[in-house]
This record gives sequence, C-alpha cells and structure tokens, in this order.
Amino acid sequence: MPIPPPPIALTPEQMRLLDAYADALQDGNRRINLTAITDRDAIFIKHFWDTLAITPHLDALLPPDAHLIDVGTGGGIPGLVLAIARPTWRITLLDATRKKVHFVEETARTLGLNNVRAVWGRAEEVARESDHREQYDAAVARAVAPLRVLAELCLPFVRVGGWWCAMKGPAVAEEAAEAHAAIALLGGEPPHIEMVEVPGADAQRAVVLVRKHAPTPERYPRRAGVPHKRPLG
Ligand SMILES: C[S@@+](CC[C@H](N)C(=O)[O-])C[C@H]1O[C@@H](n2cnc3c(N)ncnc32)[C@H](O)[C@@H]1O
Repeated sequence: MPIPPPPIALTPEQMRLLDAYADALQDGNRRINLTAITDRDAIFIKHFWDTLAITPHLDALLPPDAHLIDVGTGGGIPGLVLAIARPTWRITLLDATRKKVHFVEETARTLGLNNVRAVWGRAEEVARESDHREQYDAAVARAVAPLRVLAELCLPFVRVGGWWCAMKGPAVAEEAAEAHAAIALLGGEPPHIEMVEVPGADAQRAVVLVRKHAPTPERYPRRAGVPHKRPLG
C-alpha cells in the first residue's frame, strides 16, 4: 500500500528534506537506538505525518517567528519535522542522551536546517538556566512521560502567554484529569484536548494544549529524577 499523502501541504523541497531525514534515521538507527520504528512507511506515518497532523493546531497559536523547544526529542521527533515544515520557526531540540543530541545536530547540519539548535541535558536542569527558563513560545513533547510528570519538565520553559503542547494516544482524557493539579501549580490553564487524524495510522492520536498564564514558581522543576519519582498533584 502506498504511503497516504501528508496531512498538510508540503513543497517538493520539504518532501525531499523528509526523505533525507528518513534516510538519516534508518542509518543512525543501525548505530544507536533512536527509534523502534525502522520501516520506511512507518517512519513517514508514525513519525512524520503524526507530527504534521498537529502542526495546524500550533499554527493557530504561534507567531511566524515562534521559538519552540522539543523536550526529550530523541531522534528529532517532533522537533526536526517541525523545523522542516515551518522554516520560520526556531526550534531547540533537548535530550538527556548525548549521542541522540549529536545525531539530531548532525542531521540538522546535513539537511541544511539553520533554524535548529540542539542542547544536551536534563529538562529539570536546563529549565533552571536563565537563557532557557520561560524563554519559549511553546514547549512540545512526544513519548517522554505521563502528563503530570511532563508538565514539570515542559511548563518551566514556556513564557507567560505561551503554550505547552503534548502529543498523546487514546488514554489522554484520564491522563489529563490526573495532571490538572500539577498544571495549575506550574502556572498552566486547564488542558484543552484535540483529537488528531493521522493519515494511514491505525491508533487514535490526540494533542494536549495548555496555555501558561502565570510564572512557574521558583522551586520547579525539582531535582533531576524527582518529577518521575514523585509526580506533582
Ligand atoms: C521514548 S523517547 C521519545 C523520543 C521522541 N520524542 C519521539 O517521540 O520519538 C524519550 C526521550 O526523552 C528523553 N528524556 C527523558 N527524560 C528526559 C529529561 N528529564 N530531560 C531530557 N530528556 C529526557 C530520553 O533521553 C529519550 O530520548
């Protein structure tokens, strides 16, 4: 079965960049464990189309020159796909694993993406640095932690008036309900859930959108590992 068309319009140059990125993921995966998804069609559907399906939601919330951080980017999802789809956005890719940060840095360079920078570190530590804390129009994340943990890893990066955007699966409503108290504590408004159609995907997908209305209290995030061990709320 051919790969279905993307969920948003792409130029031939953007399709060429996604093809080159798929090559890099397949090649990189032979050396380091970047993703469990290695089949080329699955890379397009479960990584690329999955990210592009949330892009219209971000378009509606963010300015053309938005600065985003992808927390726990791994092999570059969603950050590198967003950098290809929206070249006027600036994207910071953050991961705690050094070799993954090297991979995304190298891949961005090879693809000629000059709107990308990569940062190696734990979200709990990097979010305490003044050039990252509350500096971003949006923090995005996929497959990093349950929402009430992820809130503490993401919201400290977001400026007041900005957005936290988490890509999730079908159990999202329950997860969001559990995260309400943590989100409020960290300066977020109640989460807004949108179901997302991903062409060719069998699983239900959703995006959780949280607007930040107040600064995150100084004591958050707590020390590295604590958000996972003792989730807020
Ligand atoms: C399952 S992978 C998901 C990668 C990518 N977002 C995706 O959807 O394919 C989770 C990634 O989050 C990173 N990670 C987990 N906790 C983190 C933290 N506290 N700070 C920074 N990165 C973290 C891990 O190193 C790993 O690369």
